[in-house]
Amino acid sequence: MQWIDFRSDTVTHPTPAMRRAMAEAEVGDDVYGDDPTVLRLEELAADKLGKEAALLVPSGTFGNQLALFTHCRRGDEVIVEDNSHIVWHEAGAAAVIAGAHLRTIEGDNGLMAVDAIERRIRVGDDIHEPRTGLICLENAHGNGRVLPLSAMADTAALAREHGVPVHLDGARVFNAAAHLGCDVREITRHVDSVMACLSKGLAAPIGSILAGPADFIAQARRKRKLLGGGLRQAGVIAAPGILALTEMAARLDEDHQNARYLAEGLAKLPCVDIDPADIHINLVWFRFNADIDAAELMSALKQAGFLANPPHQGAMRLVTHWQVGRADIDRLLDVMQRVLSD
Ligand SMILES: Cc1ncc(COP(=O)(O)O)c(CN[C@H](C(=O)O)[C@H](C)O)c1O
Repeated sequence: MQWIDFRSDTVTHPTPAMRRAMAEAEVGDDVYGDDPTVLRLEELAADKLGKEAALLVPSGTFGNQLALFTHCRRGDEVIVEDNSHIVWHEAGAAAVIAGAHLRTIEGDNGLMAVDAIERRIRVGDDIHEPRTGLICLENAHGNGRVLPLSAMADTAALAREHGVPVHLDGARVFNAAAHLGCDVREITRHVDSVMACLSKGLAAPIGSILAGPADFIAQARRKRKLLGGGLRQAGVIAAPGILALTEMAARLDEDHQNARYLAEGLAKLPCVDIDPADIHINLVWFRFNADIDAAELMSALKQAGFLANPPHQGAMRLVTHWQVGRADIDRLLDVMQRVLSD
């Protein structure tokens, strides 16, 4: 069955050009620093992300947790927004790998108030206190919204004042830049390290990038090896990653326009609450304002050839990407209209 998959942008298949690049990739042993395609990807990614150096890692979670593991000492505290991926979806890795404690702040649509961050920064002169080892931001946020650059600048200034590094979970930082109409470096200039996914809307089959200062990335490379993340002939995954950056980043606006189109259609359906103006990137979150038969809805979608994650606590997410077009969206809306009107 050829599914039309609205579950996430993690489901994207590599493009035909990526598959050709994978087959033709020049390779070497990356642990020895010999894979020319990985080196080319890391150099390109560092430049695109405005950092001195970059490191290819297997996943976004790996990149985030490697950042915590490299920035933090064991027992450090990490200030992070309560609904971030690092808190909800990384299997408690911060405690296991970095040995760090997550100090969460309830954000406003994912945005932590600067004064709330400041109240939680440990100044470190009290024997009872842990050290604040890192502040983490997420932009674009998993709630589908893009944090304003001014808010990132304010957080960066506070962090600098206290000598605390800032890491950006930039799984969708290229989506954020497309929404803001700015170069990615306008976002990443406010943080010390950034993780960016090649494998979501950018459609690479696997891989993320961790970028930052050269000495930080050198330490991270060593810690990646410690975690068993040393790569060998990884040129076969770096080659599609290069196309992700050089070709797919430029088309993300199409996914955002499709997401807005989907949201406008959802807004016309019975018992759906959504404001299309809230749609910043390719993540379309909405709520049901009445009891619906979720099992019937999911079954009807599946029978029509659509994959979607079921509603959770009344909220549901649909995600657009390069393998979802307007005709697919129209058909999905027709199915939802029929089920929700019953
Ligand atoms: C903001 C952010 N940061 C990090 C990650 C982790 O990336 P991977 O470990 O899946 O490559 C994700 C993946 N997000 C996935 C999704 O959205 O379907 C799931 C929830 O893990 C993410 O959304």
